[in-house]
Amino acid sequence: MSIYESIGGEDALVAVVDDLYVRILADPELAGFFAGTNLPRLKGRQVEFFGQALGGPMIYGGGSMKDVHLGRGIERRHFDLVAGHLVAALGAAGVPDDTIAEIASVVLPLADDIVADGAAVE
Ligand code: HEM
Repeated sequence: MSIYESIGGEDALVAVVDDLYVRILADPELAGFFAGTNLPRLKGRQVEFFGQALGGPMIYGGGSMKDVHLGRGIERRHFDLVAGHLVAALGAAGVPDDTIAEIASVVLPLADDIVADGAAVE
């Protein structure tokens, strides 16, 4: 069984992504990045992205992590805040800690593509 299936498939992922954006938009450090964003569309893409990254069978049809985040001035600390909100949303949905750790190991390496050039260096 893929991680995607083990956490409850599409319904569970939709609920986690909804909660994730409630947390992100309530965070004054992050909300500004999403001003003017078509949120329902972004959430749909995000569900697809995680669905595929966590073993599918979902297929992601959006842009590459590098292309869609380029030029947005995203720093490592912003990435870490989003990752923290993701962990919190997964925990609130009842996903077990070891599964959250597996998901984190899929998501954390994405910082190299999402964080603006140079800012990923610790
Ligand atoms: C956990 C790591 C992250 C993942 C997996 C992720 C994933 C995605 C995906 C799948 C999209 C949609 C791409 C498309 O429309 O083709 C997107 C767009 C976007 N992401 Fe991220 N992202 C992450 C982190 C971040 C961070 C840290 C920020 C800023 C603080 C951010 C800001 C945005 C913005 C502003 C958009 C574009 C929204 C728009 O279309 O207006 N993302 N991201």
